[in-house]
Formats: sequence, structure tokens, C-alpha cells
Amino acid sequence: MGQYIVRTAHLYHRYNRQWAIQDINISIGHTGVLGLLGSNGAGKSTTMNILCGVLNQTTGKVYIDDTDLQEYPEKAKRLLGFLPQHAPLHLDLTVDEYLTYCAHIRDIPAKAVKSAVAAVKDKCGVTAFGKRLLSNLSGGYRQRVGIAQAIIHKPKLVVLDEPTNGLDPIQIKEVRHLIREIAEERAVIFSSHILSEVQATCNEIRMIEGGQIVFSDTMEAFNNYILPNSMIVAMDNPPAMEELAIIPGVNKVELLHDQRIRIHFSGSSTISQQIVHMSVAHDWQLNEVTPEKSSLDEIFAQLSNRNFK
Ligand SMILES: Nc1ncnc2c1ncn2[C@@H]1O[C@H](COP(=O)(O)OP(=O)(O)OP(=O)(O)O)[C@@H](O)[C@H]1O
Repeated sequence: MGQYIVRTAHLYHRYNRQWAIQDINISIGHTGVLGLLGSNGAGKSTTMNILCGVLNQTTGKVYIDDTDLQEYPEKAKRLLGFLPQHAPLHLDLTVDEYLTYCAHIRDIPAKAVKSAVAAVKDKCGVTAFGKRLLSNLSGGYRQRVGIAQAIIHKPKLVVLDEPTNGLDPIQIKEVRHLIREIAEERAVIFSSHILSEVQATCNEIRMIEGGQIVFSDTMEAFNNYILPNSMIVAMDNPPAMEELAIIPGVNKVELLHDQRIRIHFSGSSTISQQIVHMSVAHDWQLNEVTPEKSSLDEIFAQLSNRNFK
């Protein structure tokens, strides 16, 4: 068993003249969830399709548990399960028929198929829907069946491309829970364009933008990295805006419609303490300080500029 269940080395891909991804190096250990976060068109699906051997890279290597995916596709693909962005569901089949079909495709021995289908239905919470046509399931349950087909053969690595896309908030919560459960026994890679989604589910994060990885670390490191860069303050006796604007580190102040003030700053995490001290000294009667975190767009912009790898 290798150190990593999946490792890519200098993956590049272009569909036409333009590179869709460039120099993607991702590795993940044998358990846990790695989130691939990126906006639309960033290169998530391209990366995942290559990771799963559905698309051949232009250059670079993918190793699944140290097996070269291009050289030994059959051996490598036995180790992985994949839920593409558009789940490969046959809507005219029942859940039982579909999962039985998937079990056969995955080479599960005939006498073990029934128990494999029952076990995966139980794991994914679809036991009650075995006889239901897939076309009659809600989006959330279809997605559960999509995840079930990806894990029916007990792969060591599961790759899920935007698994919560189009689901309602309750379904999203349930699918997240399922992903975390699945990841207790194996590695999971999943993609999303929603930061909170990745924050809620993953231990590791890789942020991709313009086809390149712009952040690669643990979720904890990422959360520490996205420090607040603005705050909302409310005061009963506020000073003139100019007085706040000249505080060192403050970039801009905005008076909001409810008379609260948004202060944009950079480089200093002590601005809020300074405001509190000045408020006491000048009797501004401060009654609220709320830090605001950057939007995902701002984080992408910051990280892309720094080329932080
Ligand atoms: N089959 C294709 N032919 C040509 N260009 C493609 C093809 N598929 C993707 N692209 C381009 O490659 C780039 C990366 O696309 P990709 O689908 O990997 O991004 P993504 O992060 O998964 O986006 P989304 O969340 O919208 O699916 C984009 O510029 C996209 O337009």
C-alpha cells in the first residue's frame, strides 16, 4: 500500500488551444475528504475526469495507490468509484435494478451481488426505495443512488463531482453527512464552487482557479488564512468618517444605510483593538464590532495574485 491513494504529477490538459488545467499536483492519504474548490470553468471536472480515467490528460501522470492509471487502467480503476457531474443514472430502472446492474459492471461475484446491493442501499439511506423507478426519486435521493453506485464495490478512493449541486439545503446537509461517513473508511475527493460546502465537509482543500492550484493545505490552515479584511462598527456618537479613514491600515470607510460603518483594512489584525481604544478615548460610544470575511471571489483574487501554492 502506497503512502497516497491518489497522486498526480504535473497534470496538464487542453481541449483545444487553451490549457484547461496546468501543472496540477494533488495527493491524498487513505482516509479523509479533500475538497477541490473552484469557480465555474476553473478546471474541477477536467481534473476529476482525468483522476478517474474518463479523460486522458495531455501530459502528466496519475497514480492510484502507486499504480499508473494510464498504463494499468483496469487495475487502477478497480480501486476507485466516481460520481460524475451528471450522474450516470438509468431513469427507467428501479433502484434495485440499477444497483444490481452497477454491481455486475463492477465485477462483484454473482452470489455476492444481492448482499452488496442491500449493504450499499442501507449505507446510502435508500433501502425503502428499492422498487422505485429512478425517474420518480427526488434530486437528493437520486444523488444518494449516484453515490451508492460509486461505492458499491468498496473502492479505496471515491471521487464526487459537485455532488450537492441542485439540492435543497436539507438534502445538502444529508449528502454532506453521507460523504463524511463514507470517508471514515476511504479517501473521498469532492468538488464544489461553494466555499462553505468545502469548509463544512473537508479536512484538506485544494483551490483551483484558471486551471491552476492556487491554494493547497489543510482546511484549518485555509480558515486561518482567510482572516477578516473588513468589519462593521456601530457607535452612538460616531466621529467624522475622515477621522476613521486616517487610522493606519484602514483603506476605506463606508457609511451604511442603517448608520453603521463598514471599515475596510489590510495587513493589520489589531484594527479592531485600535478602534475600541479610540472609541473609549474619544467617547464614540462603540456598541458593535463585527468582523466580515472575504467573499469567495475576493479570496480567489487574492490567492491568484499571490500564486500561493
Ligand atoms: N469538452 C470540452 N471542450 C472544450 N473546452 C472544454 C471542454 N470541457 C471543459 N472545457 C473548458 O475547460 C475549462 C475547465 O472546465 P471544467 O469543466 O473542468 O471546469 P469546472 O471547474 O468543472 O467548471 P464547472 O463547475 O462549470 O463544471 C473551461 O474553460 C471549459 O470551458
